[in-house]
Amino acid sequence: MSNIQSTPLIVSDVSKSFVMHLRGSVNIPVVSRVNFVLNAGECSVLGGPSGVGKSSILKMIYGNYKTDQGQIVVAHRGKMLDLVTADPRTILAVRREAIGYVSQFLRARPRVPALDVAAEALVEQGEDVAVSRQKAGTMLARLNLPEKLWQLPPATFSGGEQQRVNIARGFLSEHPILLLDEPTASLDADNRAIVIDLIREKKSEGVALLGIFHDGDVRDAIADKIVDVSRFAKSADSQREKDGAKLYHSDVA
Ligand SMILES: Nc1ncnc2c1ncn2[C@@H]1O[C@H](COP(=O)(O)OP(=O)(O)OP(=O)(O)O)[C@@H](O)[C@H]1O
Repeated sequence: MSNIQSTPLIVSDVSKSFVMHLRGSVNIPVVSRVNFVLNAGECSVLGGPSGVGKSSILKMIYGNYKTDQGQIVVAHRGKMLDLVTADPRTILAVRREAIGYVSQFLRARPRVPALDVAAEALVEQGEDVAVSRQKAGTMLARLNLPEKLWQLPPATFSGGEQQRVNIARGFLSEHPILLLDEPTASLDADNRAIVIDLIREKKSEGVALLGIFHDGDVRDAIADKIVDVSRFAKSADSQREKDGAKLYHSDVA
């Protein structure tokens, strides 16, 4: 396996502050000089106390948050590409082909049925619509979403039902990198176990995963490495909590 395939994402010296424009442009530093890599076939977990910057790192990698400094280098179309300096069109191509993202909350769109929401990312990757819908149905059934809901838009679904549509969507599409922002937060134990299986299947297919999991059992079941974000934290609260974060180790392989 070439380096590009075995290490599809490199986060190098990444820093981020928020500027609060409505509060006299006060600058709030969050993380500084974040360094880690993702390896194919492994699940890395961002660890550290609340507010330390875990979601911000995930959002910088997905291009939702601007990165102030450093490089986020991703394998894309046979080359390594820096997402920090990439133009918006390239970022959209990377999202379609290289980096998948299961967010905590589903962004439901009016009138689009759950089955199509789940199938959509696969269709965008070039899969036939009928085949994508059929795979979406299989995945929604596996996640115990009642069939009577499949043709309804998920806007009125419960939190756990919406999360399962989101999970189906994210796990169906075939990205070499998959970001997971608390995908099990609203799920019961049975569905959590299914998501653990899905993550293990992605690992065995060689996907590089990066996730945030507050549930310790899920984390223990799937984590190959823990990236302790408190090492990079800049906020005053995080600094105070740093010493209390002994729970997190840099490696749990
Ligand atoms: N859009 C934003 N604007 C301003 N500040 C933000 C924004 N997003 C995050 N922050 C701040 O950045 C810091 C890190 O937040 P982040 O959500 O990344 O932490 P986290 O480790 O994921 O926390 P949690 O475990 O509670 O979800 C927090 O102090 C938060 O208030």
